Amino acid sequence: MSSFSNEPVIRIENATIFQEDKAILSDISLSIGKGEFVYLIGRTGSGKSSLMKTLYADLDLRLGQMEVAGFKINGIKSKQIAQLRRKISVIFQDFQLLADRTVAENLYFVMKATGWKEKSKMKTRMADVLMRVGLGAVDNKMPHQLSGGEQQRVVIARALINEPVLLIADEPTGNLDPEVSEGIFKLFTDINKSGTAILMGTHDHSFLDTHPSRVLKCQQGKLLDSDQEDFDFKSNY
Ligand SMILES: Nc1ncnc2c1ncn2[C@@H]1O[C@H](COP(=O)(O)OP(=O)(O)OP(=O)(O)O)[C@@H](O)[C@H]1O
Repeated sequence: MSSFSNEPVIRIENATIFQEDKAILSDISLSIGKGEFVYLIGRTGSGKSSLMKTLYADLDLRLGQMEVAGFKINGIKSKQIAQLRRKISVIFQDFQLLADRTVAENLYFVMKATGWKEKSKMKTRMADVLMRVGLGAVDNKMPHQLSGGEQQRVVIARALINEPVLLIADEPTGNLDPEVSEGIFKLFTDINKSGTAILMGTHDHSFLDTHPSRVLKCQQGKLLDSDQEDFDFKSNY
C-alpha cells in the first residue's frame, strides 16, 4: 500500500512513562517520521532513558498508545519484541560488546539470533557493515584490543546488520573524548542520510549547535518538542 511508506517510525499518543509507580513523563503525543534525526535532551534523571526504554519495549507502557516501526507497544508479547528489535536497533554509551569474543563473533552472534543462516552472506554482510563504519580488518580482534571509539564503531556496525528503520541511541558518545565523539556523531549523520531515522539521547549540546535538528526535551515531567513549540534548549541545566 502506498500509504505505508508515510507511516511514522514512532507514534505516541497520550502516553505516560512510569518507573515503578512514579510518572516520569506525562501525556506525550508526537510522531517521528521515516528518516528523521531527532535529539532527546534533558538534565540527568529527567526521563530520557525511561522514554527510550519504553520505545524499545524494555519498560512497560501502562498509559497511552505507542507504535514503533509498525509494532504496537501496548501489551507487546516477547515474540513480537524479538521482531521489533530486528527493525530497530539500540545503542548505549557503554559499548556492550561481548568481551570474550572477537569482533566477527560479536557480529555473527546477532546475525544468528536474527535468523541469518548462510555463512557466505553473513561474511559479506559483516564486511559491508564494518566498512560502513570506517573499520578495516578488525574481524579477529578482541574488543579490548580496540579503542573506545573503535568499539563504538563495532557496536554501530552491529546495529546496522538488519538495516533498521530506526536507531535509538542513548548517550552514544557519553564515554568518548570530544574528537572521537565528533567522528562517531558524523557516522550517525551518514547513517541518517541513508534513510534510517535516529533518536539520539545526548548531553552534548555542541552537536545541537553544529548539526541543528528537531529537539525533544524532558523537562519537569513533560516532553517539549521543538516542532511544536519554541523553547530554550539550554535552560534548566
Ligand atoms: N529501574 C528503575 N527503577 C526505579 N526508578 C528508576 C529506574 N530507572 C530510572 N529511575 C528513575 O526514573 C527517573 C528518570 O530516569 P532516567 O534514567 O530515565 O533519566 P535520564 O534522563 O535518562 O537520566 P541520565 O541523563 O542520567 O541518563 C529518575 O528519577 C530515576 O531515578
